[in-house]
Amino acid sequence: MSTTNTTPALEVRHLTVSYRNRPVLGDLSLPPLLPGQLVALVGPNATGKSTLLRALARLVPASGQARWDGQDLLAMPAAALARTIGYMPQSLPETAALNVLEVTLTAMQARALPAREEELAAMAVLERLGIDDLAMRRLDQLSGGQRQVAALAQAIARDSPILLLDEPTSALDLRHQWRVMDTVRRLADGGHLVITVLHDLALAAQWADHILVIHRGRLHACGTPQAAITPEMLRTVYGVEARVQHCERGRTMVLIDGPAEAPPA
Ligand SMILES: Nc1ncnc2c1ncn2[C@@H]1O[C@H](COP(=O)(O)OP(=O)(O)OP(=O)(O)O)[C@@H](O)[C@H]1O
Repeated sequence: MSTTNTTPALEVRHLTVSYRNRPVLGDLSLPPLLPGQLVALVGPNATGKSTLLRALARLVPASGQARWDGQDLLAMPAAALARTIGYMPQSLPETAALNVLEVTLTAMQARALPAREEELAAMAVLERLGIDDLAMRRLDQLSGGQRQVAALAQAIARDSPILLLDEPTSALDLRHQWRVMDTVRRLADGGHLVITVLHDLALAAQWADHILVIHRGRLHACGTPQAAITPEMLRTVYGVEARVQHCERGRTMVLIDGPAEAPPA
């Protein structure tokens, strides 16, 4: 059953992705994800988080269903997909000879704005992320963290209703982490659906309203940070004994005591 016509939702059902006949996502179904949500995708290494984003962005073939507002993401024309999804990979290639403004403008082509308006909008995105001073710098002259923010600028520039971000803060210092998470939180509050892979559970709990825990290519748990981040989940999924303290203002502390006796289930 689809959700109402007035509220678009991302509906993922029975999504399956295999690499060389080896299933990585097996029959994955998610709760409906809505505009306005900042969803954190968490789970151990190699569990299929990036593959899920890549499947939704149609960078790897997938079977099953992925629908947005009733439309089939797995089959819609490429131009419509480019207007619907902004995807940020873990990093932009180091070797690209383009500068930051040029890669941002490239991403905006799907919006078909007049040239002058396009450049102003691209500069506004760079300012929002605090990298307008890097506009004319080539990607291969940037640090890893600067390249990561440039990748985020590229994804945001599309102004698409769905944003898929693959570890947007992994190369960033604390101040830049805050700026990036504040920016994506505001985008969600403005009506975008933001789905972001995060390894830092404290960051996920602080900023996301919904957590999806992926384990071995399946959804292990989902819900609010309080509901999803529990000692039981950390033992089963991550194979660690840990204490979880949910404090005020959405802060969560995860204190790892050591490896669990049994490896992850
Ligand atoms: N192009 C590919 N060809 C073959 N196997 C792949 C490919 N990309 C990923 N894999 C494998 O698929 C599995 C899931 O990878 P994926 O990158 O989705 O995990 P992840 O949860 O994002 O991991 P991490 O947290 O380490 O980034 C891994 O075992 C990985 O080796």
